[in-house]
Parts: sequence; C-alpha cells; structure tokens
Amino acid sequence: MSNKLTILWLRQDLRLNDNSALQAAIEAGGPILPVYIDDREAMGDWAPTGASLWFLHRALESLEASFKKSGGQLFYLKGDSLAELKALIDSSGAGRVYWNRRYEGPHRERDAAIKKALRDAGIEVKSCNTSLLNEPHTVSTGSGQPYKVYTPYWRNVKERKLEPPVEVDLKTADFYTNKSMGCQLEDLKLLPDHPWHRKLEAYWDVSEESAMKYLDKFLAEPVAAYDTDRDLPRVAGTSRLSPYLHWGLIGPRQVMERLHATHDLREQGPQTYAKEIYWREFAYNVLYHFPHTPDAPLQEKYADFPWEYDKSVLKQWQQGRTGYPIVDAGMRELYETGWMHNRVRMIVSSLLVKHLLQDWRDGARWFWDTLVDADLASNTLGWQWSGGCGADAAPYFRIFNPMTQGKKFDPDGDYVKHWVPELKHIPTKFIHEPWEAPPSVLEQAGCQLGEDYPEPIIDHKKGRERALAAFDKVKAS
Ligand SMILES: Cc1cc2nc3c(=O)[nH]c(=O)nc-3n(C[C@H](O)[C@H](O)[C@H](O)COP(=O)(O)OP(=O)(O)OC[C@H]3O[C@@H](n4cnc5c(N)ncnc54)[C@H](O)[C@@H]3O)c2cc1C
Repeated sequence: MSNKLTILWLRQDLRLNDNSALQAAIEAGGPILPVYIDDREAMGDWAPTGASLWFLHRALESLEASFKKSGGQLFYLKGDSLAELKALIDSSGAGRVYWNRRYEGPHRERDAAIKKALRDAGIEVKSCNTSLLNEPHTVSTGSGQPYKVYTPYWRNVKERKLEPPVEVDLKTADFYTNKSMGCQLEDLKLLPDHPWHRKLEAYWDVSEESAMKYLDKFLAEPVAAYDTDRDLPRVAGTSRLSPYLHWGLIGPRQVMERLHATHDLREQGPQTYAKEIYWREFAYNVLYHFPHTPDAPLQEKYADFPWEYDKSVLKQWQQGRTGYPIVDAGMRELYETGWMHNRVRMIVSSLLVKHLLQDWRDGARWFWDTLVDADLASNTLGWQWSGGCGADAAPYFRIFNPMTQGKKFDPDGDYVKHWVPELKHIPTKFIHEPWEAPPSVLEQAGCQLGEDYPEPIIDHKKGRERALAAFDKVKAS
C-alpha cells in the first residue's frame, strides 16, 4: 500500500463490479483517477463507429454517474493514449497506471509500447484480465498451437476452474477529483451526426444495472428453452447481452457465476448458453493468434476469391430490399435496433457472400457500422464462418436456402411480417417466397411484386450454382 495516485485507464471494461483493474487500484492504496481516453486513431480502420459509438456514449454516461455516486469522477481525454497518459501523469502527479487488457492486434501493440514507455519513466504499470474467462495465451492444443476449431477448444476449457467475479470494495476506494481537468463526454463527439441513432434509444437501456437485470430476466425463464428458442428470431429467446459484454458493462465471470448459481449445466438450455459464452472466448482466441483476420481470410486459399464487387447489390442488401423476406427482415431489424438475431445474421451473411458473391469484408464493414455489439473478434469470426474461409467455418459449398431457413425458423412468418410490413397480408404459406403466390393472392394482400416489394435479387438456384462455380475455381487453383 502506498499513497501514490493511480490512474485507472478504462476502455472496454465500463463497469464498477467485477472490474479487476479497479479492485487492484483500490488495493494499491492512494487516490484513484479513472479516465476514458478517446483514441479512435489507434484502431485505424476498425475504430468503433456508428451504433457502437452511440452505445459507448450511453455506457460512459452511466459509468460517470456510478462513479459520482461513489464519490468519484470519471475523466475524459481525447488524443493519442500515451501522450494523454503522460500529460495526465504530469498534471496529477500519478505514480501508477492500471488497466484491463485488450486482445485486438492494434491494441496489443499499443499497450505493450505504453507499458514500456511508462515503466521506463518510473511509473508502476499493471494490466489485468476482466473480459474473458480464459485469456488466449493460456489455451493451446497439445502441441502448443492455437485452436482453429471450436469443439476441441471447448473440450479443453470447459472443465477449467472458473474464476469468480472480482469483489470490488468501493467503500474503501479513495477517488481523485478535479473539476477543471479533462473534457466533457459531449466533447468526445461519440454520437453520430446522423439522427439515425435516436431510434436506438427506444431499444436499449444502457447501464451496468440494466445488464444485470437483463441477465436475471433471461436466467429466470428463457434460458431453460434456449437450446431451441435461440434459433427463432420472433421469440425473445436469447439474452441480448452482446453489446453489454462487448463494452464491458457486464463480464463473462459474472454471467457464468449467475448461470451456475441458478441452473444445472447438465440441462440442455443452460449448457448451450454456456457454450455460446465460450464461442465469444473462441472468437477472441482466434483474433489474438491471427490478428490479421479482420482484413484477410484465415484460410489463405480464399485470399483471391473472385468477388463481384457490385455497389448496387450491396446497397439493396444493406437496405433490406433483396426480395428474400427473411433477409430483408433481418437487415431492417439491424438498421432499426442496432442488433440482429444470430440465426438471421447467418442467413443474411450467407446470401451476401454466396448467392450475391460480395466480399465478406463489405458485409462485416456494414455490420461494424450498424451493430451496437460490433466486436472485432465475433464479427470477424461470424463473417469468415459465413464466407467459409475462417476458423471452424461452414464449408463454402454448404449454401443456406433462405426460403427453407425462413420456413424452419420463422414458421408463421411473424418475424418477416413485423419487419417487412409490405408483406403483412401475404398468407403464411407464401410469406417466405411471395413470388410463388398466385397473382390473385398478391392482389388481395395489397402487394405487387416489383412495386411494393422487390422480386428476388437473384434466383436461388442460379445464385447457388454461381457460388459453387466460384468455389470450384478456388479449389482448382
Ligand atoms: C455474420 C455474423 C456477425 C456477427 N457479429 C457479431 C458482433 O459484431 N458482435 C457480437 O457480439 N456477436 C456477433 N455475432 C455473434 C452473435 O450473432 C451475437 O453474439 C448474438 O446474436 C448476440 O445476441 P445475444 O446477446 O442475445 O446472444 P445469446 O444467444 O444470448 O448469447 C450470449 C452471448 O454469447 C456470445 N455469443 C453468442 N453467439 C456467439 C457467436 N456465434 N460468436 C461469438 N459469440 C457469441 C455473445 O457474447 C452473446 O451475447 C455475429 C454472428 C454472425 C453470424
């Protein structure tokens, strides 16, 4: 224990509970200065943007209020992280800087450089884990290689002892305050200029408390049927915790502890839910070991895949006007709420990459702008899975049939009718393939194809054959 001031550098760990670096700072003794530095340049092309920045703004607002309640102050700075930390050390007289680790390539390099520079300057530096159950450098195959397939990864980690959430002793925390230091949250200009983000307000209650509330609500009932309901987009069968996990308003240790406390993990629903939490871990494992994958396929043979790069096709997909109802419903749900159901993410990405032969990176980029849970690890894994070119990916020749997927997972068409109101009077029999409906049925439903709702952007059979031909070329090369 010493009276030196500790800077607590917050990034994707925007919570007070179960925050390892915060507790370490409390235990170190002396006042704590929590700071968020807006350093989007450091992330280059993959800096947070769009919907994700809106979520970040709200998360910081809420965290600021939580610190205030505990007698603390959350400081904001903007600029290069090292330069800002050094200036802050000079102006506050801090002797320590603590943070929770990040795993994306640009962050790891930057954090290592900052650690060295600060230590060279005589500052005590400590980094902790608060966002994963098992950090990537702690998991490898028997021959010391990183896992590229989920099931053996899961087998390796599933029996490992889970760390409990860190008890943060806020009562003994002493906070540094200084009203004239740093800038205001508004000065970071995280909220997009486009008024689009205002819609998001209706769908998300952004705070550490609401994350816990959502978890409890999910564990009280939906988790029991998660194994089946998680595939039905019109059923509230998933936890919707992804943006909270991404920005660290809740951590996986907290989720797993509550899951174990309330359920027997031998039961199908809770076990499948735990496995999804480990899919997130697996995504971080892949990104950590293969940091180039947001921009290049893990499987190198796909590097020169003959994509079509058609801007008008990409736009129709983005706008939810492909003529495939389940796809359009998903794309509109995304633009309206900043979130899309996982099953539908798989369907829309498959259509873009396979039927439409558009580069998976263009799809990933659109998701990056529009998802509140945009996450470099999970987004990259998801898109490379759909593109058949990543870790544990769906083989390229396995091509989702959007009609079959729609009928299976949205059997009454409720999801489609909700998000694509042009189709709301189409009988269920035709809801996933309105072009099969006789003209009289379409007329009665008040829906003229090509006018009120588009014809399919590509014929399913043609799209499938074209995708397979492109794949054959890659296989042959
Ligand atoms: C093309 C594509 C892109 C995706 N992009 C993202 C993304 O940017 N950010 C993101 O968090 N997830 C992404 N996913 C994974 C998944 O769709 C979301 O995590 C999930 O829909 C979030 O909803 P939920 O919180 O209700 O999930 P739940 O079903 O309640 O699952 C609980 C948690 O487990 C994790 N999880 C669940 N499924 C997956 C998965 N397949 N991969 C990794 N983690 C998972 C998430 O953290 C999730 O919050 C993507 C999937 C695909 C197919």
